[in-house]
Amino acid sequence: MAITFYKYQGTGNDFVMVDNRKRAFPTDDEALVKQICDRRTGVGADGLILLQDHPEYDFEMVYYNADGRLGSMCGNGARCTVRFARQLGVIEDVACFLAADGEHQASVERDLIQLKMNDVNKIEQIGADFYLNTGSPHYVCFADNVKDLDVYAEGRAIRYSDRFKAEGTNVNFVELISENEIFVRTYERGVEDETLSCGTGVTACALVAGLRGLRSPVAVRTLGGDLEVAFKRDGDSFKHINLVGPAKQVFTGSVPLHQAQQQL
Ligand SMILES: N[C@@H](CCC[C@H](N)C(=O)O)C(=O)O
Repeated sequence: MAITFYKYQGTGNDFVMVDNRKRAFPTDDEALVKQICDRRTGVGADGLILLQDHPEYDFEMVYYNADGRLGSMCGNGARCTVRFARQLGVIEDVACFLAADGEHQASVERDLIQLKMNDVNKIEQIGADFYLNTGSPHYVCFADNVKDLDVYAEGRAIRYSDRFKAEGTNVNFVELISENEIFVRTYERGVEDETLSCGTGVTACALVAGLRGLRSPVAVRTLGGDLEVAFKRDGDSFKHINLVGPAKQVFTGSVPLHQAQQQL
């Protein structure tokens, strides 16, 4: 038996996508997911996503990090899953789907996917930094010259600090570029490295920038491309949060299941 996969990327955050509507994928095989995501001995990706049927939604998105573990919400992965659902004919131009953090609405507008994120009602301040959950946990630090930062070393130090080492956190470094524009680099939990972009991370940074007075929509530059985050602020709460950006299919292929499992 072979696993047919589709490789997608959204602003450089890349995913192996599998159509699991027939429930053939071994969903609890953490080592297999890790093997498929390995960039030297597998397909290579920041995560693996299963698109599944759901009785109450257009589809369900099941997201695994590259370490093989079931993950929380993935914003770029969700945008890629919407594009995948459109290409499979599961949806037309709008979708209502289920992810790890609940229901999401999305729409396809040419090469862009607009994704509604859940409301954020709590932003914790930790010294000069911030911590919030946008479907996944994000630590946000403002810095100058973010392009020259050692994101791996500095992100890892926070991710494995006493406060976060058990559950982990994603760590974002943000630079204010103009009155509605930021540059973001992210160390991702579960990949345990910097990725080219992180959708829930970019969202977290735009909301924290909103607390500092940046107006919606915030343009976000990442190493993998540009995103936009719109929101409505009410004090320290944020509603009507929308993440917009491109999502593309890169290639398709198949992995013989026994071969993938033999390499473990
Ligand atoms: N790349 C993702 C974030 C995925 C979740 C993260 N790695 C975690 O486990 O918290 C995104 O685009 O949001």
